[in-house]
Amino acid sequence: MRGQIRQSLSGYYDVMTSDGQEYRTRARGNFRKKKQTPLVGDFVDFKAEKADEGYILGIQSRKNQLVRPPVANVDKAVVVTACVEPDFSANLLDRQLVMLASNGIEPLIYFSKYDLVSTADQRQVLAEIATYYRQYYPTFIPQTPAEQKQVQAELLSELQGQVCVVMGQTGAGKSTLLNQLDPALQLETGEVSKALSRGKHTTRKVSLLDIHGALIADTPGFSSFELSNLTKEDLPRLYPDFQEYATACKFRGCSHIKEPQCAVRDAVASEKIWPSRYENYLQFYKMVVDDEKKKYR
Ligand SMILES: Nc1nc2c(ncn2[C@@H]2O[C@H](COP(=O)(O)OP(=O)(O)OP(=O)(O)O)[C@@H](O)[C@H]2O)c(=O)[nH]1
Ligand SMILES: [Zn+2]
Repeated sequence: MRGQIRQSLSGYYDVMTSDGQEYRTRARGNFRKKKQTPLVGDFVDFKAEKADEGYILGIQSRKNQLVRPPVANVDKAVVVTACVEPDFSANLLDRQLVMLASNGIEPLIYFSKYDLVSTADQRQVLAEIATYYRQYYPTFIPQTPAEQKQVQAELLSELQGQVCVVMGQTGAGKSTLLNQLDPALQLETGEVSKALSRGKHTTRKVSLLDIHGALIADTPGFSSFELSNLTKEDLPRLYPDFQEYATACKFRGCSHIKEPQCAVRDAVASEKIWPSRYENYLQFYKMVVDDEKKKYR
C-alpha cells in the first residue's frame, strides 16, 4: 500500500492512504542500517494486516525536507511577519522568501500585529509594504479584529490540499495564528507562558493537521535560515519582481550588479522595484559569493 505519513510519535508513524484510511506503522530495521528516518510528509510504501500493525517498506524520494519542524515534501510556508514587536524587518522577510523558494516551497506572507502599530503614518507604510509584496506573493494583513476571520479564511483557501508549515521570527505570532486557525490546538503563546512550560515536553510528536483541508504542521518552524547551498546564478532567479524586468537586461544571466543596461537596476532607480529588496539582494549576493570562495579555496 501507499500513503503519506501524517504523524510521528516515538517510533510509530501514522500513514494515511489516498482513500483516507489511517494505519499505524513502524519502520523496519533496514531503515536504521541505511540511516533513513521516515519523516512526516513522506510518501511511503507499507504493508499492514491490521490498521494498528503496519510496516514501512520504503520511502519515496523527497522534494524537500525541513529540520524544524522535521517535515518532508513541504508545498507551502506561511511566513508570519510581525509589523511591530519585533519590528518589521524586510531583510529577514526577504531572506526567508529566498530560502523557501530555493527549496521549492511556495511562500505566503502573513503580517501579524497590525493592531499594535501605534501611528497612522506607520500603518500607512506597512500597508504599502504589504501591497508591494502582494504583487508577487499571496499576502495577508488583517487590519482590524473584524477582518481577521475573513483574512484567515482566505489564507486557508490558498492552502487547500497542501502540506504547509508556519514559520517566522520568535514572537512573530506563529502559535497565535495556528491557534486561531485551529482553536483545538491550544498552543502556548507569549514568552512567559512558554518559558514556564519548557522542559515539560518530552514527547516529540510531529503531525500534519487537517485544518479545513489544509495539511499544516502542528509545530511552527524556525526562522534562522542560512543562505547556504545557493549559487550566485540561482539568487536573482528567486526574486519574482526581478524576473519581471530581467528579460529586458542587455545581458542574459545578468546579475543586476554591475552590468550595463540592466533593467532591474533601472526599475530600482524608478522605485518600481522596492529599493530595500535590492539592497538586501546585494547583501545576500555578497554572502553567497563569499561562501563560494570559501568552498573552493
Ligand atoms: N495584539 C496582537 N498580539 C499578537 C498578535 N499575534 C501574536 N500576538 C502576541 O504576541 C506574543 C507572541 O506570540 P506567539 O504566537 O507566542 O509568537 P511565536 O511566533 O509563536 O513565538 P515563538 O514561539 O517564540 O517563536 C503573544 O503574547 C501573542 O499574544 C496580533 O496579531 N496582535
Ligand atoms: Zn540586470
